[in-house]
Amino acid sequence: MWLMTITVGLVTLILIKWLKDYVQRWRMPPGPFFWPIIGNLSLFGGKSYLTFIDLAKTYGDVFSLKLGMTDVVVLNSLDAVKEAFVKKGEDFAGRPKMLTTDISSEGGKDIAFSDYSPTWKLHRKLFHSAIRGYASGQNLQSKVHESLEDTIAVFSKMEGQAVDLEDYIYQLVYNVICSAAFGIRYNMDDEDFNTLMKISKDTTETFGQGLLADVYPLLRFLPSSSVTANRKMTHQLMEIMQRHLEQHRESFDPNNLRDITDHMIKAQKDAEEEGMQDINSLTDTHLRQLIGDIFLVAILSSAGTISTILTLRWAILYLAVHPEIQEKVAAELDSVVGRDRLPEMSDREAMPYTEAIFHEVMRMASMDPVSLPHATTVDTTLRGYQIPKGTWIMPNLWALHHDPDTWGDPDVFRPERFLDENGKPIPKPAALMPFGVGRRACPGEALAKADTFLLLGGLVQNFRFSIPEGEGPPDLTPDEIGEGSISIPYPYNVVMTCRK
Ligand code: HEM
Repeated sequence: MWLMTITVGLVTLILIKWLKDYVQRWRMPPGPFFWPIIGNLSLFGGKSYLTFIDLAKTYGDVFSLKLGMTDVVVLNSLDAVKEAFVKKGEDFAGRPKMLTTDISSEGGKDIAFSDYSPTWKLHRKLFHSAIRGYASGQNLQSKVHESLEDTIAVFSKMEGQAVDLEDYIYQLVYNVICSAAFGIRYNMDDEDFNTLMKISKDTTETFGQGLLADVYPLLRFLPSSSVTANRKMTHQLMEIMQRHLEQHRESFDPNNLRDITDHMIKAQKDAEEEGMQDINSLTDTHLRQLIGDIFLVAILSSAGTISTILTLRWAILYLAVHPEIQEKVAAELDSVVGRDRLPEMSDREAMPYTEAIFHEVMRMASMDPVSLPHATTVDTTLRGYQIPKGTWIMPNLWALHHDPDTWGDPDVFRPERFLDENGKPIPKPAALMPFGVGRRACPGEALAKADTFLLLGGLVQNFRFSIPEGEGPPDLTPDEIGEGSISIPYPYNVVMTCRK
């Protein structure tokens, strides 16, 4: 009898909550019918950014969904994203609270997953100034060149063979980022490098869609192998960050800031000396989390190192599939840089075609198709609809980047769309926003652009990449393993021919 009473009670509670949500939905952006408990869960599976484009045809460019019992509003057009993230920036600058990111950020102590708050502002400012301080010097370029020279030597030995470059690109980018962060470079058999690479691959593949407990918080109390795996990866990553932080402290010299970690330590010391009121927001856990943000940024989606790796992997694939476009990049490199030195940052302005390639790769491949989820910080409105505090907001960057009204032929790889008839760059279209927009926009944009320019430029200057003979044209759609949150190319082989 008591079992029956509990069941009836539970069902009644669920139905009341569902009815309450339905009444609330009348004032929110429209959306499809949602079920009690599961909501519209199935619409978030697979390549959800494509499902969202279809839904927008019925419900308009701003629509509501239920991820389990959580309200989600999807922004499917440039106007909607600008209205939310720029015009009403502060209202839409929060981050959802999720178990996945709570674990990886050791309780919201990083930038990417802490909520909009004075502490987040302080961390972001510090992160920006550390990256700027580092990237503005000669350091960045010389470190990229050192790593590139190693990779060019390795690639030369593989000339003529069909190879999957994935692990080599991981190594190249990790070496560039690790030189920037800690001043070190790795060999392929280095234990830390292999741990970092494994964590990156596992997190993008295993946690592409987050955990069920992100959607149903009560499940966090049940044992789960994914939660255990997440904790283990976070522990491994943070152990590496902490070790470097401690080594840097021992040899720290404020007059010789060697890398980003030194810049962070300096900012922490400055804050202590200035008698910063809330020094508890700059503990070592915060510092190692900020450094960790450079590497993964997220277990849920991934910016940071992974996006840089993916940009290079997609760029090489597109250039191999379009040899005529690749030759134009090589010709521009020949005329601006020549063959006797590697590309430098000062060459960038004189290379509009290469710059256009990056725009087109980021548009076509859209590495972070739905960006990182935002959350509303207050009860607010959008397009006259009410959006309660805590609603998740998903900008569909893929939709912006593939909108036929903006781009005309969005499925064609055509870098010329970013150039005028004289080959000069046109102002960047507002609809291209691979780094997001507004208060939460990617603080690593300048570093990522500098790295990818130097790396891809150096590789194309030295090698011609082609699809191996006898292998059919590769699939240029993103691999299913990235689900809806990250755009990963299917594994592919290329043949490299030395240009020099
Ligand atoms: C091609 C490379 C990259 C792409 C496409 C990319 C893209 C993005 C995107 C779409 C976001 C989310 C913006 C939003 O929430 O509205 C983001 C956030 C972030 N990215 Fe990047 N990113 C890249 C490289 C980097 C690098 C190299 C770093 C570090 C040095 C970095 C650090 C971050 C951080 C810390 C955030 C969180 C910002 C916040 O929550 O305030 N990213 N990135």
